[in-house]
Amino acid sequence: MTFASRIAITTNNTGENVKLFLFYIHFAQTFQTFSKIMRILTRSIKVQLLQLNSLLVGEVRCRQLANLAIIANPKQQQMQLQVQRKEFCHCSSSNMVKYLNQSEAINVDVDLFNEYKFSVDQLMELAGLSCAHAISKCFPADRFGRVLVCCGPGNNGGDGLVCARHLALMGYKPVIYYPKPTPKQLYENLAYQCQRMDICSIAECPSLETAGDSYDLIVDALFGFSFKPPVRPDFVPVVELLQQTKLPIASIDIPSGWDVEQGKLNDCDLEPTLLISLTAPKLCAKHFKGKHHYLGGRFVPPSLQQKYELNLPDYPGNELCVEL
Ligand SMILES: NC(=O)C1=CN([C@@H]2O[C@H](COP(=O)(O)OP(=O)(O)OC[C@H]3O[C@@H](n4cnc5c(N)ncnc54)[C@H](O)[C@@H]3O)[C@@H](O)[C@H]2O)[C@@H](O)CC1
Ligand SMILES: [K+]
Repeated sequence: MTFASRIAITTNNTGENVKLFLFYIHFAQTFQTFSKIMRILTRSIKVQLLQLNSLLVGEVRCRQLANLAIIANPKQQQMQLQVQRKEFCHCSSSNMVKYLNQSEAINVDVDLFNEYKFSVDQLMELAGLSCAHAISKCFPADRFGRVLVCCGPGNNGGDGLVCARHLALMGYKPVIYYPKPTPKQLYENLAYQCQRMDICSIAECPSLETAGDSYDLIVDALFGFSFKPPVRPDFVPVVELLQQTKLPIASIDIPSGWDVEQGKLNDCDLEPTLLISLTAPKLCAKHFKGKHHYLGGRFVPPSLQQKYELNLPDYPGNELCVEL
């Protein structure tokens, strides 16, 4: 099914309202596709579409007013929101991906293991692999080949070890910083597999300067949805590195140090360029301002998706990750 529609979007930037005007957006099938087309059209604008009183409202936050000029039509400044309601009637808010709070994230996790009998290794492999795929889409190996992978003591760190191994197979040169290796078979095996693939690991957290000279990208696999602030002393240097570096950061599941629900706790908290939400995005992802937000971990059984009303987007074809 293809629709032709006309929509005006109200934006708010530097205090002034700008009315944007997009002509005849041709889109197919799903709300996600529509959202994607909007994003392609508006490039640097972050589009969040909401269903409000049966009308589709586009909430647009833009970073650079200059970029808006490409699509803004000044003659249309006074235009009201126009959406042909019938064309959107199938796009109910129930089609929007759910952002999980901390206890929901933990419950989904528990159900996957207890109800559905997945093992940690299985899900971690798929999660880490999907992260490597998302990274390769956003940061090609020919320009971002030197990758520092910072791994924490829990499953988020395990995802990082898996991701490092797959990045190496994709032609990257990952180096692992794993300050508190967890003495459990699963993590020992993952670290050993990296070692057998000649992936180097470093014992000391690099300084800001050394990191800037030695790497093109940092993968943040320190803490995921079980993080409880404040950061313990062992991890303070690496968290500070992530906060201060100018290198792009790809965060796995949660930007480390962020509150799982509230997002940044301090102004200085890290701002990743890429966030890969696993299974389903957590509430903190609503505060993510970076360039790329992907969903990975394509293993959630449909009945579990329904139980938690996750409304996950369709993964394209056989892809392991999907851009949100
Ligand atoms: N379905 C899922 O839910 C899946 C989750 N996975 C990953 O698992 C993660 C959750 O893993 P975990 O529950 O093991 O927990 P995390 O990896 O989020 O972190 C827990 C670890 O960090 C430590 N820690 C917590 N707060 C700290 C602080 N303030 N300072 C220093 N250390 C601290 C804890 O002692 C524990 O060792 C997810 O975010 C995701 O990355 C994937 O591996 C696979 C599938
Ligand atoms: K993380």
